[in-house]
Amino acid sequence: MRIYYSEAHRAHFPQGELHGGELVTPFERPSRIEYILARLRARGMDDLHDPGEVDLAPIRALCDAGYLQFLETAWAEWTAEGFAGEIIAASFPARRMQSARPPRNIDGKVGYYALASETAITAGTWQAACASAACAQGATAHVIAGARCAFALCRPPGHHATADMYGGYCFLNNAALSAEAMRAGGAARVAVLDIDFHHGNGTQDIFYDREDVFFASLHGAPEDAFPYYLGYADETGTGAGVGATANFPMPPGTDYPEWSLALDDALARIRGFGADGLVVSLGVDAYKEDPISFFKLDSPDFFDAGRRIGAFGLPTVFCMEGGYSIENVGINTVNVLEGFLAGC
Ligand SMILES: NCCCCCC(=O)NO
Ligand SMILES: [Zn+2]
Repeated sequence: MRIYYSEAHRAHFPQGELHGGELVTPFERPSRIEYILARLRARGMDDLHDPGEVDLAPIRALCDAGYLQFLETAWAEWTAEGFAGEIIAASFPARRMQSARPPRNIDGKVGYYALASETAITAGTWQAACASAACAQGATAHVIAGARCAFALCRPPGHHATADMYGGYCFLNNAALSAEAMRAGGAARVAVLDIDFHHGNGTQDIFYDREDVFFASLHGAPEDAFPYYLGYADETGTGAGVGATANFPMPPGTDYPEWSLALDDALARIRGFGADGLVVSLGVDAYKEDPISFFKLDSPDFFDAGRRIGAFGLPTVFCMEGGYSIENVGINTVNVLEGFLAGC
């Protein structure tokens, strides 16, 4: 399996994440990637490729222009304002406020484009987000060219990012870029299967009115888990997209036997949709020891999940999302990939 990876992810490592009222060392940190790379090498999966420069054209087609300009210039504006710390959203367009007008003030703009406050923006965030998107672009191009599969070792992750909002450690939606590229590359219908513990609100939002891209997500119930405000089972799409979104929210303590029933249901829905390309938002924070999640999957379960996805039989691009049990993120991620190859 070819792996697309960029060292440029290191440019994004905020000093703090807002967690429990404190600024803690971010859970989404560069060492996650070190553990994944080490495990890949240990398992002989060393077909690594640097994707090179990002192609901004598909990103401009996917995202709001004001949002992209914000991501690119926020740090300069923030520091020009005289702020000493990293960029953290503090005020939001809350209910019944003007949510369609981005303020001129940088502090206001930050909250306008943020969906959550835990994620800080720093001087290198834009560079890292672009490199992460480039990994997704490279992996997708490889599959479009005929490969059965490829792994975009994306960091920062992307599935919470919408066309005009960042948060949940995400800035550019790598999986959505991959799905759009698959469509542009000839796939008539594409499915995104999100197995990260958290609902892929960004991916859902981007494709919610689309009939050509199916979104399925297994995740912690929004009543209990971030991002909280999307991911209910009754969210099934809108307009032409009705029926092309399938959410499988699950309660705290969900184990693999229950989780795998949702996986099989999601795959059945994707089969019924008639996808001819698959993007997997590969988060492994459903792991039993993940510090910020509450499912109970164990490492071998990720192999079995990968096997089921491999047996499904579609050309598949994996985009790395979450997973914060640092010592286990490599094992669990590579287990999915090895299971996939075993299932092919
Ligand atoms: N309290 C913020 C939690 C962010 C979760 C990010 C993630 O793993 N998403 O998949
Ligand atoms: Zn997650």
